[in-house]
Amino acid sequence: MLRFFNFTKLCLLHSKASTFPPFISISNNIGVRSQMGSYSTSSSSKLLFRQLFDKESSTYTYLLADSSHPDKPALLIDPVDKTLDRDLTIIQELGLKLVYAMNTHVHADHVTGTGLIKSEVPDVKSVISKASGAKADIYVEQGHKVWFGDLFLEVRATPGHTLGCITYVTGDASDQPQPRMAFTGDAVLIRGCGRTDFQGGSSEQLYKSVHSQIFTLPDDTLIYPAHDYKGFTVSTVGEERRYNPRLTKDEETFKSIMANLNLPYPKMIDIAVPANLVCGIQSKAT
Ligand SMILES: N[C@@H](CCC(=O)N[C@@H](CSS)C(=O)NCC(=O)O)C(=O)O
Ligand SMILES: [Fe+2]
Repeated sequence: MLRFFNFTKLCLLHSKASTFPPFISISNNIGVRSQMGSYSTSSSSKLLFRQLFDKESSTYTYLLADSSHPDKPALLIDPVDKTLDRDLTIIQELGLKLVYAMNTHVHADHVTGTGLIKSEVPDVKSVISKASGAKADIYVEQGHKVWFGDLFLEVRATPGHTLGCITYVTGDASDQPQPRMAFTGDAVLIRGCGRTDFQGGSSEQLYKSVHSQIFTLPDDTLIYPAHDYKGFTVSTVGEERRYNPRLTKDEETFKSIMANLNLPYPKMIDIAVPANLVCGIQSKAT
């Protein structure tokens, strides 16, 4: 509890165009994965988790909260402007306190909901990587931890799809091994990966990022991407290390695959990128 409030205070101190320092704490809670899609770290913290989908852009938004903390602090990863009402309604129905609206990167295919969320819930802080070049309240970098109650997301820099892409990996105050979730944005998609042909993308960089920052996580780490176009919802590090048709190849083959994807640009790229560079602030979507 104390840690949460201290962290909020810290973030407020850094709320204007700042980078906050790594924030580390230790406790002895032992994690247990439940049958209900959430995992607990003894009685003192429990991850509430919801995977939400926007059909129009095939985007996943993730809601995470520490449901055992008295305040039920919550965060959203990759919210979409058009699903604002859905997201705020479920947060209200579950009695959560939304603290952070975070992005894995500057999206090219949809407008982030971050700016609208901030206008509806003024205490919410937006979070994005410093390397993204986008406007936000809090800028994160490799190794930073974003705490919500007794739980946190560790930031891993995974550039390549865009220059500022980051992956958020769950953790908690325990020093025991835990089941983990990695929110990979567009770095790793299930049986695929993000394209590398705009926004500072680089197939060489993406290959190195994934192999050094994501495929080094334990095999049972759950992978939750920002998009899916094939009907998948979740994968694991072990699964993608074995079966990803792009990322299992050697680096030269991977670069050749990426150079020959010939994908049309996302329909909304000219609207989405400039809007997302300023936190998606615009009038409420209809
Ligand atoms: N058709 C969609 C855009 C599809 C697309 O380009 N997706 C991106 C992620 S969103 S930046 C991507 O990296 N895809 C990789 C792939 O292999 O499909 C639209 O017009 O919005
Ligand atoms: Fe993207």
